[in-house]
Amino acid sequence: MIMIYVPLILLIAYFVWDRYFRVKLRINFYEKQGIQFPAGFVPIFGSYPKIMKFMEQHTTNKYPIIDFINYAQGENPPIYTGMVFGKQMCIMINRHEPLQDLFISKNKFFDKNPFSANLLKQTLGDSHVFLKTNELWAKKRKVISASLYKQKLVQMVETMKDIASETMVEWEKQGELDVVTEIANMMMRNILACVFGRYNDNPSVQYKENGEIKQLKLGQSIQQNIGKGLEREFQLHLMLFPELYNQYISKQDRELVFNVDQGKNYILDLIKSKREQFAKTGKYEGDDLLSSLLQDELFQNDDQMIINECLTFFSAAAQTTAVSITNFLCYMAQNQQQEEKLRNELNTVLKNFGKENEKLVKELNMEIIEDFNYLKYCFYEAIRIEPPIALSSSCQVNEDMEMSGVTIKKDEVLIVNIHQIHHNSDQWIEHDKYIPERFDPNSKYFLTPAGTPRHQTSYIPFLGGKRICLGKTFAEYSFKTIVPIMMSGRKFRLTNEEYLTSKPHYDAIMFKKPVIRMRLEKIQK
Ligand code: HEM
Repeated sequence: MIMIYVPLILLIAYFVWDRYFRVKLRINFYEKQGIQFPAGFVPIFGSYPKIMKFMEQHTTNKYPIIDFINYAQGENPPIYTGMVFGKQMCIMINRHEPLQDLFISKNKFFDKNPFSANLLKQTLGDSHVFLKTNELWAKKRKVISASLYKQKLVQMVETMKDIASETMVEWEKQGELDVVTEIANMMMRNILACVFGRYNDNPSVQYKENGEIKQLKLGQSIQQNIGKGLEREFQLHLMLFPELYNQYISKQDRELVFNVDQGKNYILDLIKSKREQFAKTGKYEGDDLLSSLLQDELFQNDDQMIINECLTFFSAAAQTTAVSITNFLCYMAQNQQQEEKLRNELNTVLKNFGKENEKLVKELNMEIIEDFNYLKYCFYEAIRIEPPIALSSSCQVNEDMEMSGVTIKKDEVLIVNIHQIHHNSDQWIEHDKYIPERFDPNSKYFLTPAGTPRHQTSYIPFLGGKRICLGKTFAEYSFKTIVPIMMSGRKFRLTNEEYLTSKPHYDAIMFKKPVIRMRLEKIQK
């Protein structure tokens, strides 16, 4: 009997220590320094009813943690908010002040924490996004950056122009669109072309849901898999036993494994056919990412590594750019004056704006798009007001250090609340309004409400420091190329009158995407 009871009691004692006292000690450490822990996402911390009440009232579709902080701590929450998920404690950074240290003065201690990597292990494997800053990470980042060098970027932008132009012909036939879905599909085609080459335009793969197998576009399937991977954070058994993160036991998890395998198999087949082609011709065709990786020493013999980075690149690029374009179109439809100002700029810079599509597509190149100032401000503002990645992945510092008056322990999970930082009313005049002029140095909106320059870390759509987004230039170029093609000779109008004053929130990490319908109106020449 004793053989059973003693280990059992020890196990229970360990669990109580690990899940309660150890976390409680850490919470006390931060509470003494003034950080509040408004509630945990798990009952043992006594605030379950508060979370449940919040969940019932939660209507905005934003990632629940973002809204929860405002619900619990008001519109201007403190610099840090403590949160607990099961046994995992993390500190949300809600204001720009600590980022001065994290991204600039103490950037060498800034790193990624494995918490997010564990959540998305099945979907993205050992992707470099979540890797600790080490030699392997640096090598991978260098290779992926090389696939975005200027000449390759030019080629990718050329591909995007063609796809955007083809898409407009299809949309005109439809007349009215669900823009969230349609723009996401267009960007998936674009990014898949950049990752795998043009000849593989978003094929279908098998996708299992609620026990049934259907066909889904590859791009959509990859996106859904990321979403399902993130949702695991809220599965109760994983909150209580995060040791099980790598076990895919629930029905939902097993379907996820099946779906991820379909995408991976598809990429494996592509790798095979690219290698066969190389064996025949002695060269890899195209400027796509896969061809670059297949020619690189670090990657060429490791198919799994290639697959992980292709999936990462796709996931990082497709939905983020789609969100920025969709939200921008909605804000333009809401504000005729801004739209008029933009059309005037496009008309001035481009001879063929509103004229023949083919000529416009030819005219748009990397040099001419540098002349779009207002369009650039519109892009910056779209990703300020609704940052496509509203929360960072899990970060940390590699040494105990003081940041904004609080000692942060090394290895503590830190999450940057990008959305909240972009809505800090000390930094942004009328923070809830879409005002592209905020980025125009000649405008009064360029300053804070107090009339001082904004803090350099108050705008961080691409995060910052050594882990800044690799695709930020690519994202800006693609926006400035695709939008003029979309707006040439046509207007996008919201069909739902209510959205004219308040559009539904849309970002790349939310679980349930909104439906936003728009009507295409031809502009008479
Ligand atoms: C408006 C568009 C975009 C936004 C707002 C955006 C934002 C971000 C953010 C916030 C991160 C940090 C994520 C984290 O917390 O770990 C990130 C990382 C990354 N992004 Fe983007 N991104 C955009 C477009 C793109 C595009 C088009 C690409 C590829 C062409 C791309 C490639 C990457 C990669 C590879 C990383 C990982 C960097 C690293 O950790 O070394 N992104 N992006």
